[in-house]
Amino acid sequence: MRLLVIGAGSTGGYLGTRLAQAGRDVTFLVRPERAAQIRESGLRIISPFGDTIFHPTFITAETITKPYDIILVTVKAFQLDAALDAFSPAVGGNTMILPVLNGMRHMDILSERFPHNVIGGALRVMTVLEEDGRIIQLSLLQELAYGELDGSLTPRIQALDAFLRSAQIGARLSSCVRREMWEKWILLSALGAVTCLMRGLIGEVEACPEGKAFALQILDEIVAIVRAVGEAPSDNFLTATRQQIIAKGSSVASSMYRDIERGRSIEVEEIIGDMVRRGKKVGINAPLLSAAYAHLCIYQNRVKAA
Ligand SMILES: NC(=O)C1=CN([C@@H]2O[C@H](COP(=O)(O)OP(=O)(O)OC[C@H]3O[C@@H](n4cnc5c(N)ncnc54)[C@H](OP(=O)(O)O)[C@@H]3O)[C@@H](O)[C@H]2O)C=CC1
Ligand SMILES: CC(C)(CO)C(=O)C(=O)O
Repeated sequence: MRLLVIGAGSTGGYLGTRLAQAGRDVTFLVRPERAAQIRESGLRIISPFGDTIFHPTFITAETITKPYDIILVTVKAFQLDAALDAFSPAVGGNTMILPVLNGMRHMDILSERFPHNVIGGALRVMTVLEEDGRIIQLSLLQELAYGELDGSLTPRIQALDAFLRSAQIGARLSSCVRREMWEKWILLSALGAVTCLMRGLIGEVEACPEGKAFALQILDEIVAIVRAVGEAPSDNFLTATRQQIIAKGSSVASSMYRDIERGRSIEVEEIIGDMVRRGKKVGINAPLLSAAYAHLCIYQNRVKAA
């Protein structure tokens, strides 16, 4: 099977490299600037699982000639529309499109264009792309859950599973991937809202007066929305997430927080705004989450204006 990874940023570069090094047929679709960086220095990964420099096969959009079996979409949400146009010639009738983006909005966009090709995916990893092109993996956390959106065990999902499991990326076939995606969004929007609004790591927020209560209240607001508009999270997930969001001394933050630290554009609309709006539609107000949304919009507007 042939895999095309859309973007060679922190998640795409990491996952694609690990799969290629496990012997899989992997090509990266990149834009000219990243292509030049990779041509010169390769894909450089700094990771607790082992550093590596990998010289991958890569192409740019104009040179796509035929469909791929799997397309792994790893661009930021605000880059999705342009990326879709770029990779659409690589989508054939049997192509599986597996996105790792956070939130749920990308699923609507992808499914509208390619209704029979989209597979559900939820990625848990902590990676960052530095200005010099290096990809840094910040923790041992790595888990990629995927599955048919209706949970069925189709021949194509079994083939995808066999392909992904060959690499050490925590690949795991899920029979309830849709719920896992909502859970991932709960976790991410809570982590994002708490760490970005407070401009601190989870452990730093926990250590402040009212920090714990604040974090738990934001989580409750998000869970109330998801129970109403999405798939109810499992009890195990909720217990673990409540602990994670107030963990003493934790150095966890969201990728959105790391983007703010670097002055980059953030996925505020897809991670926070979309959640607030979905809640409002069914009459649920989420005051703390809305405050985080307004705060992050001010940041994002400044980045756009700069
Ligand atoms: N980082 C993390 O820890 C996690 C991130 N996620 C989610 O994964 C998604 C990707 O995040 P991440 O990998 O960190 O983002 P990055 O910004 O590190 O990588 C995105 C890459 O996509 C490339 N790209 C954008 N548009 C195109 C295009 N049209 N053609 C080819 N390449 C393109 C960008 O390249 P260029 O230089 O050309 O702009 C960039 O290298 C996000 O939705 C994020 O929320 C999920 C789990 C964990
Ligand atoms: C939830 C987390 C931190 C880990 O996967 C993440 O997805 C992100 O920061 O984007």
